[in-house]
Amino acid sequence: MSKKSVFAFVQLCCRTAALRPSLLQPQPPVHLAAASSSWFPGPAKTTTTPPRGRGGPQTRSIATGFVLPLNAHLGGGDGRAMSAASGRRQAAGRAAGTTTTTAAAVLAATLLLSSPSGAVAGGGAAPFGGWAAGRRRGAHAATTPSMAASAVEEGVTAVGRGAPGQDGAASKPPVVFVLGGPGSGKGTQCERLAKEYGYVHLSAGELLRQERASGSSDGQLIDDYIAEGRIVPVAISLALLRKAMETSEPHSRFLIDGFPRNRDNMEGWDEAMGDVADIRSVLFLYCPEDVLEKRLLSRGKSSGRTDDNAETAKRRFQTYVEMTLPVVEEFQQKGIVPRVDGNQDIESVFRDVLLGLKSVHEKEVLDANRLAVEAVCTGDWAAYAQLCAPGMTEVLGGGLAAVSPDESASASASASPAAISRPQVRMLKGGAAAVVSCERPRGPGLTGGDSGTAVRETRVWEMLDGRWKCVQCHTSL
Ligand SMILES: Nc1ncnc2c1ncn2[C@@H]1O[C@H](COP(=O)(O)OP(=O)(O)OP(=O)(O)O)[C@@H](O)[C@H]1O
Ligand SMILES: Nc1ccn([C@@H]2O[C@H](COP(=O)(O)O)[C@@H](O)[C@H]2O)c(=O)n1
Repeated sequence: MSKKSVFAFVQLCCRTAALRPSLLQPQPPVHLAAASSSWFPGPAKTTTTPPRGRGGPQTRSIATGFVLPLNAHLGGGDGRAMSAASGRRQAAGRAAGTTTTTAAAVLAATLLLSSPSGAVAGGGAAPFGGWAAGRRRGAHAATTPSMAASAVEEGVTAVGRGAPGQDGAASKPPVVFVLGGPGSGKGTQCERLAKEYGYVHLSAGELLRQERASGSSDGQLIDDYIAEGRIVPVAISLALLRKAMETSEPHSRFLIDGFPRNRDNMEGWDEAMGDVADIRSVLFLYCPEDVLEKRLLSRGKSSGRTDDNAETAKRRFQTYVEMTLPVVEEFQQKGIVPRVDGNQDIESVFRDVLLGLKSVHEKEVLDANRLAVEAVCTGDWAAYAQLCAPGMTEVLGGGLAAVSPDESASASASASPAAISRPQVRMLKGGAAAVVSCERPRGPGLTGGDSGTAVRETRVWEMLDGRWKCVQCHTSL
């Protein structure tokens, strides 16, 4: 690609790099130990910061990796940052490489309970779609000028599902259990969470119904248990769940609906999955029995489910009270049960569900932020690109200039581990966006100051297509 067309592409990126206005509304004060004024500048501040040519605020289009003067309405950090006008940014081109993910190994369901740990430790293939395989960062670090150039050429944008895990540990699939009475709205809420927050929704009941319909040798047994409103032995339900998890897309986060339903379920999970999956939360929907019954009977008019009738509904409710509630109580003692009133309209329940999952989502954003900082500090632009939204903008405090991708290659070579300190997270937009502020090492991408000093960085994250993506970054030099 010629220099001219690269420049044209860069200009286009700058024009299209738009901030979402809703994210720029003034926020209530946030308690930061330092630099609280630059935490999240309101619109007035962002519109009055003048561009200062090479020394002023700049933006690096994630689509190109080149640093550009920012003439738009974006703010540029605090006074201290703006005075560091002699610094220089070693902006890097990005690599066009995509994440290679190991195909999920499908383990024989019959081995499930007899050899739970061997399934993960056992060897080459990574179960759970790559979670146990770790992050394979090394694969991204080799940024070369030609890779960067082809990234520009192809207009590589952040990828969605299949991107590296946005989880710091990245070795265990994150799981949220969803429990509640029959008809409390578990399936309804999970579907929405799956759609808007990228979870993989696995309904234990639905997997059992599918198994029954498949002509499996367990079909008759499953049918009997469901018709009687009883809980199927865990060896069957867990084998189905595990298989579904193992064959899900790489780095999936799971909502497991209707499990564990009793002590047998819980013990089976602990034995087979205790060391394998990471239970992040147990979402509990409560609802009075008469409401549940009405919902089940109404659903029964069209669902075709053999248990959507008054008699089975009563038995299911009894099973729920006797078997499931003690399980919920046990999780509650561990402090991981957000309780949500399921007897509200669907929208209000969803709002409360998101509130209930706030700490789960905060952790996800912090993990994604840590990965982004690591990528920047090691010059791993391919990994960084996967964490950023298309058109994402970066605003640097000042004194920076673009460098050629050749310099980025040497920046990558001198990669060093990055540590962030004093991270602060604030969820916005009902939980679909967040702002994270932290201090980080300058890293190889920023020069011109004392290399031992930290910079303060504020990133805006949004949940886009089920992944946390960075939409803007402000760095105070
Ligand atoms: N908040 C709500 N208000 C009114 N109706 C609802 C609400 N949530 C779900 N429903 C309806 O109630 C019925 C049961 O909902 P859903 O299937 O989501 O419950 P569930 O907890 O998954 O049930 P089950 O455990 O029996 O599978 C459905 O017909 C659904 O449309
Ligand atoms: N862990 C589970 C989950 C469900 N079942 C059986 O399936 C029925 C329907 O379940 P829903 O979650 O779709 O309501 C349930 O009543 C049980 O008979 C199970 O055995 N174990």
